Amino acid sequence: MASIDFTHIEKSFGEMAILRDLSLSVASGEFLTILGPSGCGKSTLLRILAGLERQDRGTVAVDGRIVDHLRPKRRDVAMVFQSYALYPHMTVAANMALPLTMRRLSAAQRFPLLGRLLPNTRSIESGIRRDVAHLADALSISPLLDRKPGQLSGGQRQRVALGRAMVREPAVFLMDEPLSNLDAKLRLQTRAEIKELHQRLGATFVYVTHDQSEAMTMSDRVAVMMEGQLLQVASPSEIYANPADRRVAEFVGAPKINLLSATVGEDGRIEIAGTLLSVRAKGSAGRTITLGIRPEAIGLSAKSDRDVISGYVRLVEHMGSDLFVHVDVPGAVAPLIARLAASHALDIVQGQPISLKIDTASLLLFDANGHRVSVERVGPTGVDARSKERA
Ligand SMILES: Nc1ncnc2c1ncn2[C@@H]1O[C@H](COP(=O)(O)OP(=O)(O)OP(=O)(O)O)[C@@H](O)[C@H]1O
Repeated sequence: MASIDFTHIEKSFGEMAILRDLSLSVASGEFLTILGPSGCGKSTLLRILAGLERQDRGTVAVDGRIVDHLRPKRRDVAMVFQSYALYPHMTVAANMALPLTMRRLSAAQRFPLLGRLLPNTRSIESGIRRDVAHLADALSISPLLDRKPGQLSGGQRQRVALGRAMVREPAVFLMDEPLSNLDAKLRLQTRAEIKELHQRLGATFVYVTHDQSEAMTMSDRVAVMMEGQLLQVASPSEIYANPADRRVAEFVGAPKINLLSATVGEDGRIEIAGTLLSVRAKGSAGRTITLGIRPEAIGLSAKSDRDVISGYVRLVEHMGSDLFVHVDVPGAVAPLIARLAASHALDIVQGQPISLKIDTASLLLFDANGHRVSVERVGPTGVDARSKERA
């Protein structure tokens, strides 16, 4: 286990700034995921930590010690790549043994014939074989040890790559989109296995992905990255319920958060599609703001409800346990998506009018720059009930 500190990291490729004054600390034993769209600089940050790329400015420390001058091998980190990076001409056993061979045998001992004649070579080699066999057993890949990577499925290759990283018993595991080449079912299974592995090893994991569901399900904390900067670093539930800004809110959650333009009256009350909601937007009187409503914060309305908006059912997607109901709301640019229980399936008919209740307690408001605006709830008499602000 080891902590990691990136301090004021900057990196450009030619004229293009990839990482901009980025600072991030990962606690010892933590599972931290760097989440962001393709090209935002996630892999570059990981490669800098692994020593495969050199930053222009700033420092990287592992367990409090600056490692910028150390070669990749000396950093006590192991990286699992998206492509697995296995040697195609070597067997699984040889691929897994490679990090140990490089570490435990001297250059002379590694010569195929001469090496065998040198003292200790055979006993070190048998120790390596024992360690590989033990790990292969733990990863359920023992029957594959004599095969070459070309004779394995994607999932099996992924396990071998994991095994090769684990065999060194590093303090830090770096994983760069390790599941992206797997099919959906295997991805779910391997996701759970990686999480279990983290719990079992207690090592520090830094995981890179553009897949928000991977980030949300596996991590202790998620660092949301865009255009070379971190927008928010927090637990998955905090990122989801209390996003720092609109880009984070949009990136996390499936189906995506609904965004609606709304006007704010002189008294701060918000109006959408002709309905005056029971909330005020703090400090935004007279302005236009964007309302963020998660699909599960929309329900079917009862007669006495407040905060009801009406529209027409455009499309119903049956997802098994849930329905994703797309609703055209007058004045909205895109349909509103509501996530409803499948038990409502018979009540909802395409093309028919529908009344929806908005749960204002989980409403998110954003100003024109995408920054959060505080919400004040208004009681039934128009008196402020309680306010919800980003901490
Ligand atoms: N060696 C390089 N030379 C020039 N440009 C590079 C180099 N490596 C990366 N880049 C560029 O830097 C940017 C960030 O790349 P990086 O691989 O870090 O992004 P990423 O967020 O990991 O994306 P992805 O999820 O697609 O892997 C991209 O625009 C990429 O084209």
